[in-house]
Amino acid sequence: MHKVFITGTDTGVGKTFISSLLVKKFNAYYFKPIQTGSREELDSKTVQYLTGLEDKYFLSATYLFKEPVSPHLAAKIENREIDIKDIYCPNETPLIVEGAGGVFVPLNKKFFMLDLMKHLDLPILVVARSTLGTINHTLLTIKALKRKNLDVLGVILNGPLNQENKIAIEYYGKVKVLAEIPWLEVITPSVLDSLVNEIDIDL
Ligand SMILES: Nc1ncnc2c1ncn2[C@@H]1O[C@H](COP(=O)(O)OP(=O)(O)OP(=O)(O)O)[C@@H](O)[C@H]1O
Ligand SMILES: C[C@H](N)[C@H](N)CCCCCC(=O)O
Ligand SMILES: [Mg+2]
Repeated sequence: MHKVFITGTDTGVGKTFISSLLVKKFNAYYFKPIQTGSREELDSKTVQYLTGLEDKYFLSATYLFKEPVSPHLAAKIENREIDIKDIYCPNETPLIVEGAGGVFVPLNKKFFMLDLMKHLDLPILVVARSTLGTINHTLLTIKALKRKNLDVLGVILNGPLNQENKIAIEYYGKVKVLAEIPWLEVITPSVLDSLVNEIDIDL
């Protein structure tokens, strides 16, 4: 695993949690280029808490906005504008880059998260819910990524195991489900540690 961009089918699907798992497993650097909602906990802080890695593994966000809303709006509220060209892919490896929300989250009047992915041109991992509704969301996401000629490494299903959803996503999406992460009662550094040892994923 060298560098991977983690996107999701929605906000709150588990991108930060799965990023933590991968950062810990591969001893990787973590970069969230656009962070909204910085009054709340930053995703990088969550990853650092869960992995226990030192500060140097957590690269600073290019854009940080206070309001926990879509980046295009969070920027507008602060009279700022996101320029994709300002976002550089860090040289550090292995590297996990986390997006904000899903592929069609707007960044400004013209561009979407998908355009940032194309700009960085990293292989993509899609985090999706395992539960009802995920087939549609995941296939739409995969279709958008493939139309941009992005390299889709696969999907990680997060939540209660659902074999039929896994089968459908692999068949209709022509994509591999690389891992299925169960729903956990609590998420702590030690729970993450035990999951890291259980999960067999090679990127
Ligand atoms: N497998 C799981 N078991 C239990 N809780 C989970 C699991 N996956 C994610 N969560 C919880 O769900 C919430 C949302 O997850 P997370 O923050 O990783 O989403 P996200 O996709 O990164 O959202 P954002 O778009 O805001 O970055 C968090 O509170 C997280 O701890
Ligand atoms: C604030 C939140 N936690 C995310 N970082 C941003 C999610 C933007 C979603 C926009 C949308 O799809 O409606
Ligand atoms: Mg997140």
